[in-house]
Amino acid sequence: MPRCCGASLVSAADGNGSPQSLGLQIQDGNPQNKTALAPGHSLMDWIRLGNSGVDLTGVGGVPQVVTLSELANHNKQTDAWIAIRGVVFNVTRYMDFHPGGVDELMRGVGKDATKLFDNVHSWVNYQSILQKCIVGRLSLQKAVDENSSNSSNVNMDWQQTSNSITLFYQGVRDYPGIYYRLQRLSDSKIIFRLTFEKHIIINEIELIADVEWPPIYKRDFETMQVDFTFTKKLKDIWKSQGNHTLSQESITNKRTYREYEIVSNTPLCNLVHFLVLRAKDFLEIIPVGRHIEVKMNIMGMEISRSYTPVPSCLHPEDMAPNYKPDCICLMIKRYPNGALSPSITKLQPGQTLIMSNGLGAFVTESFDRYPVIHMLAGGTGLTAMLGIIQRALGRRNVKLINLLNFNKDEDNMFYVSQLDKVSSEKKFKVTHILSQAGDKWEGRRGTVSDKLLKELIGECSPEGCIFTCGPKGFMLSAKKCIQTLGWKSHQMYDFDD
Ligand code: HEM
Repeated sequence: MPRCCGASLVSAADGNGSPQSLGLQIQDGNPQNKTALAPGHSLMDWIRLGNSGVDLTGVGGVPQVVTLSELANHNKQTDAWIAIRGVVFNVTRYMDFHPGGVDELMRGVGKDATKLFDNVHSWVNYQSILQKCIVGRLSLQKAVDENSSNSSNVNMDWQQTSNSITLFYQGVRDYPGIYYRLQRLSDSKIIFRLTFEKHIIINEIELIADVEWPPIYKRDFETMQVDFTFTKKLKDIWKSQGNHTLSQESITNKRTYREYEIVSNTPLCNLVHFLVLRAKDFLEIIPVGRHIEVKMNIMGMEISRSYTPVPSCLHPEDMAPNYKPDCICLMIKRYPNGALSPSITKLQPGQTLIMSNGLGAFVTESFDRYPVIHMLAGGTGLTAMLGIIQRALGRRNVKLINLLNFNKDEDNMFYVSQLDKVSSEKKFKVTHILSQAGDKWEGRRGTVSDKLLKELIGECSPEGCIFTCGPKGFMLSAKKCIQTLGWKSHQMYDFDD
């Protein structure tokens, strides 16, 4: 339960480093029975130290990616790092300012102390108090490539009914950004490839009897577990799931390409098409926010472009035509003079194109601590937001998803009714904004500006993060306005359009 004393959570922040901007109420002294702090170590003194220009990060303020073993090395009172919700803080200088005392704080140093911290005082606004102490991000690969003898801490488990068998991996919660790829070798043989930050676990499974392809998969956006359910060809209860072998390989930057067949191609508006594609005997779940590269041979020339895969729907009533779990969906805008888009948007079911594996390094889970998600989408920048919206809708701790959907005019808008339908759900809000709307447009008009963003996303709040995607000019203006409103770089992520 939050208590009103040394530090309390409020959302207003003016970003100038004052106690109020840190969301703190100041009380010098020791009103409760907490450890008596030495003179000169009140919260006010701590804020003054933070504003003095001293480097409290100990790493010159250059964000690092910190592995668990590296974190463990900083476990001394004179060199103390602590990780909370994926962010590593240097708390060496905070030691003598900690109202719970040095010994208590020392219980959490050198490790991921999220649980301990939450058990003691989940209401403490540590992000504000330690905002000048950020060392960087906790590496996601955990101990796997640090201890190496074992393939992973991730174990495959299974459940069955007489109709189906469900396979899933336990322990995936600790590996944000995990990427699943399944390849069917025969009716009973499947290879699972789980890609982590720096390595791939390959699990070759020989089931004891035949199953249908593709499996249905269910994603839990809280635990990150994915269940793959295969229908058994013959109804039966199996004594075991069969044999499986595990191996591991390092990630190379090599792109892999595969042929995809067009399953359906549906115009969403004059210019934007929704494509459903499938590769033979292959299923992949590309992490949210990653992109793929599409290649086509056009008049003897190989042309390629990047696109972000989109969910098959945001609302069950809008499911893409002919979609099956092994399909990938793309939204593609036709630029009449474009090199590739006129050809892709003309493709008919049965025709093929070449597509790469998922690319990029965005890890959506690193923003999971923010209960409020703002999104600024310019034109087709919306496509990068849809996967984030789908995931956020499935997460309990997200209080608000606030999408600002910028377009030039009515002809360039797409996916509007689908977004509006989802916005009838309480926590999703969409505002369509047109810069050159016709006379009949009754919605918002304008472009990205300080005034508009101040009204629609507000000034910096520690609860929120902001994703931006759109054309270059849009991104530049958006970034400037967001910064003017006091938002910090660690709360923002820009996708390249
Ligand atoms: C993870 C290891 C930590 C432990 C075991 C711990 C323990 C404690 C304890 C026992 C108290 C006294 C609670 C009371 O008033 O009865 C306290 C207070 C406090 N701690 Fe921590 N702490 C930890 C980390 C941190 C960190 C990283 C921060 C950074 C901001 C922090 C900020 C505070 C504040 C502001 C209070 C006063 C809370 C209040 O008055 O409600 N603590 N801590």
